[in-house]
Amino acid sequence: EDENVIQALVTFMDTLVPGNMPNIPNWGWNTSSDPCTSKWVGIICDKDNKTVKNIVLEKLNLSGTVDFDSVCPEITNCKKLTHLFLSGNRFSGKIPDSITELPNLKRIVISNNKFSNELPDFSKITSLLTFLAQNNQLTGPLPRFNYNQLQDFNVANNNFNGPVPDDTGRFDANSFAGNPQLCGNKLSVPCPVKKKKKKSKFRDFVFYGGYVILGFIIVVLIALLVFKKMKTHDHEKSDPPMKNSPDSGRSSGSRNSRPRSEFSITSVESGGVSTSMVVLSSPVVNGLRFEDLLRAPAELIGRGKHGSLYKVKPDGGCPIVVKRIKDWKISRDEFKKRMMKIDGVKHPNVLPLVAYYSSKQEKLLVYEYQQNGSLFRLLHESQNGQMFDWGSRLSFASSIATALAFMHQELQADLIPHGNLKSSNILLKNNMEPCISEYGLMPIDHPDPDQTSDRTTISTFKIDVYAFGVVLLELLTGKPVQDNGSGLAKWVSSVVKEEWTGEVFDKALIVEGASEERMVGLLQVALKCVNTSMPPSMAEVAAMVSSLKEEEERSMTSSDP
Ligand SMILES: Nc1ncnc2c1ncn2[C@@H]1O[C@H](COP(=O)(O)OP(=O)(O)OP(=O)(O)O)[C@@H](O)[C@H]1O
Repeated sequence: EDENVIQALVTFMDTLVPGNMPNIPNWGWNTSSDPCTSKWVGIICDKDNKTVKNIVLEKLNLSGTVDFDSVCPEITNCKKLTHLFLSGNRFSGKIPDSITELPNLKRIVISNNKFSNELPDFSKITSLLTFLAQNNQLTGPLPRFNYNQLQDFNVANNNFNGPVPDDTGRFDANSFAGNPQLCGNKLSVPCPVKKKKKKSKFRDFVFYGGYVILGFIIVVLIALLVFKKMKTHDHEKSDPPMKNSPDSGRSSGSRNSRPRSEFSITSVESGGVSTSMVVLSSPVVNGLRFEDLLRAPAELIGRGKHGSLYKVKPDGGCPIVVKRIKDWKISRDEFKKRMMKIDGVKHPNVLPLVAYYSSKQEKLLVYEYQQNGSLFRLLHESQNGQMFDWGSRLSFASSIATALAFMHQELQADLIPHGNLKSSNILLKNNMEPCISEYGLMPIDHPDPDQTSDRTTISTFKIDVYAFGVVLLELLTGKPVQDNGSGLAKWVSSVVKEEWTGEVFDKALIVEGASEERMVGLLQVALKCVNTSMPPSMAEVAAMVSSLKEEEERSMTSSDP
């Protein structure tokens, strides 16, 4: 890093903890070392280890005011900052306006502190995905946010006042609760009606003029309708009687009377609604009908490249999620065949399908809701500071690899890979074991489906091997993945080539004292997976990861007193 930035960071920390350094090993934060290469606690740098990207100072019992103007004497110094995690300390004072000058900020987590005063206008940070500020003492009206884009948002338990805007999309009352002076539809607290202002004569003119024009249009429409009716009446009189189409009346009638939920299905064909919904055996949704799905309250919890995800709570049932895939060019029969094939293969670490629905325009898949979140959240958004230690990471990797290898083996003849494996599709079950969700929902182009050769099989399933390699890299580096992970893969490969392998590992793993030998072992497996020219099969990968896990377990028992 540039000397100015180092000095600025040290000054920043001095204002937070004047005089006394926290008693944390390898703390750093001094002018004689580099925040990136010397790995200061709480600092995460870019892949070239040159620029500070993330500041993560969570649950360190730090107090004081956060002075961005000192970290960024020139705001350009901080332009690259993407993550600011300061939760669980005792920080106080105002969140400075200068924060909105950081155009690349994606995640701001300042929850559980003592921040006060009004928040700046966050709609200026166009890249923002996370804003968590619950449990502070923030005041004033809610600032503007690009709610449509935000993935996580919470301002509960503060002192905000005024209306909650209506465009806050999928964030429900929980994200705003505990602010006694907030009002709005979301919170079921009506906002006081504003006093009418005296209108100007011009506005009166426009206002009443509008009514006159509207009245005129209505009169013309009625006249047209009457005219048309008279004409058809004439026709009926003169033409011989015609058979009514049996569908026309029914379909429009049923469309009008059908109750709608947020994901109301606009494309259901007349009649046959329930027949398109296939409910597989599952204790959670005994007797679930398509109509129940439509009627239940639905909350949008994700909008990915391939479709949207809704959390639905049917009357009296457990919460489920409904994945809605649009524009999947697959015939109804083929889709049904595929879903039945996937349902026929069960593994404890693969989330089973509960039901599916198919119409021409869209496909719906129903799964059980998993309340413990995903591997993505565990790695990158962990709120309560729980440790995701090396042993657990290795065991996660092994369970996922084994499950994936099993699915590949069982679905080998049908050539159905997962197709979209990533840490947000690896969920945590109630017992905190990982399970892979959304298996087989991706349209895959097969090179030659009629002539299944070994090469076809390898090339079909290698998409998952690559994706699993990226998940391993995420587990090892603790870094989030963008797009398909090729950036992370390239970075790791280049660091390893320069023989700085140690640099890639998540600091938390180093601090924990995880076995470097096995971390390097797992890294080698990851690099084999992302090697696109000669990838191993999932079965080979699972064998390599399990043997590392066994080695780890052996070392734990032998080092026990
Ligand atoms: N069954 C489930 N229970 C609980 N949370 C889930 C479930 N399935 C997915 N999620 C979570 O909901 C969020 C949105 O999921 P979604 O699948 O729409 O997004 P994505 O994985 O980022 O995108 P996509 O799969 O379309 O590429 C993710 O955080 C995911 O972890």
